[in-house]
Amino acid sequence: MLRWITAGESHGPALTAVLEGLPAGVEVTTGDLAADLARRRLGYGRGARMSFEQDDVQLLGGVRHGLTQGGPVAVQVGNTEWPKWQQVMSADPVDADVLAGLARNAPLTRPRPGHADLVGMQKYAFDDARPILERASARETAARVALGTVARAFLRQALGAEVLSHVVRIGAATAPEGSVPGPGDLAAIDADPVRAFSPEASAAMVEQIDQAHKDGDTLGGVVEVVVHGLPPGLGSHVHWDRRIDARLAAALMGIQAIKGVEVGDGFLTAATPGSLAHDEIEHGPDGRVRRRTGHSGGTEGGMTTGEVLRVRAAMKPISTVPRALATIDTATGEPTRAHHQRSDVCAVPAAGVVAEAMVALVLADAALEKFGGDSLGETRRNATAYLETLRVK
Ligand SMILES: Cc1cc2nc3c(=O)[nH]c(=O)nc-3n(C[C@H](O)[C@H](O)[C@H](O)COP(=O)(O)O)c2cc1C
Ligand SMILES: C=C(O[C@@H]1CC(C(=O)O)=C[C@@H](OP(=O)(O)O)[C@H]1O)C(=O)O
Repeated sequence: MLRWITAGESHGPALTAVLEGLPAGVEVTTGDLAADLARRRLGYGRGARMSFEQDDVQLLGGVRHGLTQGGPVAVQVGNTEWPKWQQVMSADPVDADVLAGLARNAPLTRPRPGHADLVGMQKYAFDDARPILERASARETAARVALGTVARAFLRQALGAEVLSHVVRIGAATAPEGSVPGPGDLAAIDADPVRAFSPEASAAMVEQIDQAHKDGDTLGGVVEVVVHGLPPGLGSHVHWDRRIDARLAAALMGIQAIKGVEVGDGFLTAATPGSLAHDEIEHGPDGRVRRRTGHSGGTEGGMTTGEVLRVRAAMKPISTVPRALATIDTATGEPTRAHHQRSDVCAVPAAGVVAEAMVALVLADAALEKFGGDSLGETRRNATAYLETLRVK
């Protein structure tokens, strides 16, 4: 079983994350983690913070000389903004007079519609939204991406599986249906300002973001994660919480601002007759069994089929809208406008990288459940033996 947990606030000293249950012998370096964190910072429409936040990443445990050791992998991502926030976010008490003199310590009492501010203040009994937004902030996704790098290294090295993603919608601009990137397409997708897999769609998406920016508005969109090289049989049909599609959906919905998940053709299949919705089975030219199409997104009965896995996540628009929305001042009870500071206009491209990480973590967990292994070699041998002895090949 693979377990992972993150801690840390958006403006605290650092984010911390631990991944437990990975076999020994997985090759991974600090540079690999830094590369994925840089990909997450990318993307047209991100706010000012992403231009200077450095994601100072360190592997604090579980990895020696570039190889996992079998123990928990501990990661720290330092916030380079920390010096400015040191007193406001100090773990230990700070002199009240010092705090009173700090503008950024002013209580936030104008909760933003769509953010966690209001309900978080109600639930955790705060008169200030600061403690809520600090942990609700998607800054935390940097920690998940760092762990996701380790999970995807395991998937690649144990199974030869490759996880990638692309943006398929921003606002009203959409990518052409049916274009599924191959394992080698990730570098080109990352080079695109909105991580789209189509130059025309990319231009239209950039235009949407420019317009929203001009209008003092924000945008959401849809990302698709694609995984090549998975074996049939990760997850199971035997119980609801073992279904791989259920686990992927929960992991993707666990990303801030994700409001919908589709597996394969998802909601479209509900409007398609059965004769067209399902993937017919045949033998390919190599004599191996395969599906003719990819409508199911590579899962049937809660198990991976061995075909390309395809899952989509829909992100709502950023809730810190510059043209601030109506709210109530919780200190006075008076109607007012929500507090607004710098923020992203659109973070859909970044959400794609976070979605890759969550999918990699879920699949690594399912692969370890199926194949086990305390060393990478053992996992690999078990996977190879399973594939060689499949009843139907
Ligand atoms: C990568 C990423 C970046 C985000 N950036 C912002 C932002 O700059 N401003 C903002 O208000 N919300 C941002 N969000 C969304 C909020 O974190 C999210 O809406 C908030 O935590 C409320 O949770 P909910 O949307 O899941 O209900 C971002 C989300 C992601 C995934
Ligand atoms: C810091 C990140 O994203 C942040 C996510 C976020 C939110 O409300 O979710 C609000 C913004 O933070 P700030 O108010 O400090 O500018 C984003 O910059 C990041 O992704 O690393």
